Amino acid sequence: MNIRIGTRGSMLALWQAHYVADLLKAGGLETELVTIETRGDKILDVSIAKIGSKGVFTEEIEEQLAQGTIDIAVHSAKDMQSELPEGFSLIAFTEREKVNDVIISHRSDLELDNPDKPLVLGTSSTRRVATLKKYYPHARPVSVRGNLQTRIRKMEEGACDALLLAYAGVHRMGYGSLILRHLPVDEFIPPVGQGSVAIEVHAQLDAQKRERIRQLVNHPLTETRLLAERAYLRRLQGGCSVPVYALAQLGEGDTVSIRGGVISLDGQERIDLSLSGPTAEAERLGTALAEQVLAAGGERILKQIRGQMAH
Ligand SMILES: NCc1[nH]cc(CCC(=O)O)c1CC(=O)O
Repeated sequence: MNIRIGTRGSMLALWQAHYVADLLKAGGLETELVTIETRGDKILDVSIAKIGSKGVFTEEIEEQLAQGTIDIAVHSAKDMQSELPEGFSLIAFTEREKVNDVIISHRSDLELDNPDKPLVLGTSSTRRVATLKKYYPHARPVSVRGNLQTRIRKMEEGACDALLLAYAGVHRMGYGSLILRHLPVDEFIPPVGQGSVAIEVHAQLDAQKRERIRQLVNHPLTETRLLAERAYLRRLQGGCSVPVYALAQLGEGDTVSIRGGVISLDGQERIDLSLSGPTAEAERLGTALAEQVLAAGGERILKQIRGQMAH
């Protein structure tokens, strides 16, 4: 069985595609990588929030899935919209890496906590900007876009003193030695799906292939967590550009707990709630948590954010 794997061309995307290819090869399948450029890769001078996050990194890849020129697509799970277009689904999630965000810099002597020292932090995520305003009010966020290597180059050229990034990508690209601080997940709750790699297919994929791929790639414990988080995101209709977040963790005896919320763009208002229950009800828990966040003021905050982002 030969599996054609579609992927974006960035180093991180290729790392992920090779990682999945290795899992498939270990199960006796043959693989072939097909690199695809997306709109999000081409447009680098505009923030993702402005391009409109919907499908910017996925559309061209989904066309090839639908045409059958590739069998599967490999994505960072956190970059996947909560609702995929008709006919597409995620059939597997790889074992999750550590989920936290980190601050990295090429300057190991950088002071992060001195309110009298200017600190310019590069990030282009609205969630990270909002969270910074709450926990690092002395830091000035600036938008730095591009793939990881590009962002690091821009930092070295002086665009910022440090970068705020997901640990997973930093580690996978071999930049672990630049990490100055691991941010605690109770302050910087990661976005839904951070640290896992997702496999997307189209309904036309042969059922036997689909099942074989799922068996070899899916990590059921990660899947439970992501199903809960993605159900939360779906109910809040959050794309990656709205600062909503959730993190599910497994507990004792087949239970899962999910903590999530929403933070206002200025970081001043934050709704943060948790729920737990049986793993078999992971999705229902995610949806229920979203309902509670909305009712506790999240609805008002989200409305305000959508109004602010429209300008
Ligand atoms: N939004 C881009 C993106 N997609 C996945 C990762 C990191 C790896 C992961 O979370 O799986 C990153 C970089 C970042 O946010 O720092």
